[in-house]
Amino acid sequence: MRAVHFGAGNIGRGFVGLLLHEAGYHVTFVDVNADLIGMLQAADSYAVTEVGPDAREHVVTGFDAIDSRADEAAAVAAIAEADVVTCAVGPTVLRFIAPVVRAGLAARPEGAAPLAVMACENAIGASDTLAGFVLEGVPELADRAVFANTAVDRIIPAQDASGVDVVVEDFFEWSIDRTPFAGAEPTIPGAHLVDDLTPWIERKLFTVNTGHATTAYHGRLAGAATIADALGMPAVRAEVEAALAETSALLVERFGLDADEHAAYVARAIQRFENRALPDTCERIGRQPLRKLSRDERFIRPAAALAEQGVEPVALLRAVEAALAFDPADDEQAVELQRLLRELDPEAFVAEVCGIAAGHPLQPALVAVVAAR
Ligand SMILES: NC(=O)c1ccc[n+]([C@@H]2O[C@H](COP(=O)([O-])OP(=O)(O)OC[C@H]3O[C@@H](n4cnc5c(N)ncnc54)[C@H](O)[C@@H]3O)[C@@H](O)[C@H]2O)c1
Ligand SMILES: O=P(O)(O)OC[C@@H](O)[C@@H](O)[C@H](O)[C@H](O)CO
Repeated sequence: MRAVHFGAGNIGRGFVGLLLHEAGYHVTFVDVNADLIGMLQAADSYAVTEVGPDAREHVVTGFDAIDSRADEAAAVAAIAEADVVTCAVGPTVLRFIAPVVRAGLAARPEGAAPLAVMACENAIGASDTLAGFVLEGVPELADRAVFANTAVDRIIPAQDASGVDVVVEDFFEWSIDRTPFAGAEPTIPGAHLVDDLTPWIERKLFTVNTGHATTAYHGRLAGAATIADALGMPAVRAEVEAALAETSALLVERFGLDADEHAAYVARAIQRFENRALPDTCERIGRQPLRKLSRDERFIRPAAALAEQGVEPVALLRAVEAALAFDPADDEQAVELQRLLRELDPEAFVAEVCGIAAGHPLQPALVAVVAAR
């Protein structure tokens, strides 16, 4: 069985590549980072070291690696022969890998089984988004692939860039929507197939990622460099708990979750953030703030849903306010965020960045947050 995985970064090597390897796939990593690909090409194996109470050590073997900038034809040929394509490149990069996937689909032999394509990104409907880019102008390729949405959860901080080994938390969860496969889903024992992905992705994004980002933005403002240090500040922790109380109310009601079980899930997420054996920074967790402030992301989507129910999402709005201060000079989206804040009036900012137009019940409070900074 052959898998092609785009993005040989943290999640690529430390999660998706590992689980595909353990499922018996030969994994071809495709990336545009020539140094990283060179190191993978020179290695026969790499280690995935878990930290945490249930930690295990894994060794990944049986992979190869392609620099798709230097040798796109090799990536296309690998897709033409693959059973599975996955990616973990970041939601904003899906459009750039799409032409390679499209060419790979076009190169598949007549009669080949449909390729299973699963985007493993922190975004709702990422595989659907990728499908839109891949099939643009070539709808006739649609029956050559099955695009299935997934939700991925494993905290993997920035790694030592001088090697390919990865240190990860012991927790992981990979949920895959089984419905598009109509019974012909790939066998990946580490993943679990679900009939409705919505509760899984929303529970994950609006707990783990809302809580994480709230910690990062408030923590950075309070002077913390790491997520664990930020959570050690009582005022930051109170903000995280308050934001997650708001998303919890929404998730429990919307998906009929058991309130105690969900409270345990929230507590576990906060404990995972605090793992000092796996130091993570406010800058990594806050990265790409324009993406994080967009309509279907970790703050605005739950805040909008609460506002539509007549509830004011006060802690989520305070987290948005903290996010507006995010300004690392080496984060392109942070630089762009600061420019937009200087140049747009608050109504225009809220419409353009957050996708909330006049007339939406969240709009007045959100405009007030932007205007107040
Ligand atoms: N790190 C985590 O804790 C974590 C957990 C769950 C989900 N995610 C999600 O996984 C995705 C990847 O995150 P990450 O932390 O692994 O990032 P990362 O930066 O470590 O890895 C991304 C990789 O994609 C590569 N890439 C960029 N453009 C490419 C292209 N055109 N073709 C091929 N490769 C390309 C980069 O060179 C990099 O190696 C994101 O959507 C993220 O939200 C991350
Ligand atoms: O990857 P992002 O930028 O969407 O979010 C940053 C972190 O919150 C994220 O990478 C988490 O570590 C991960 O989602 C945990 O599963």
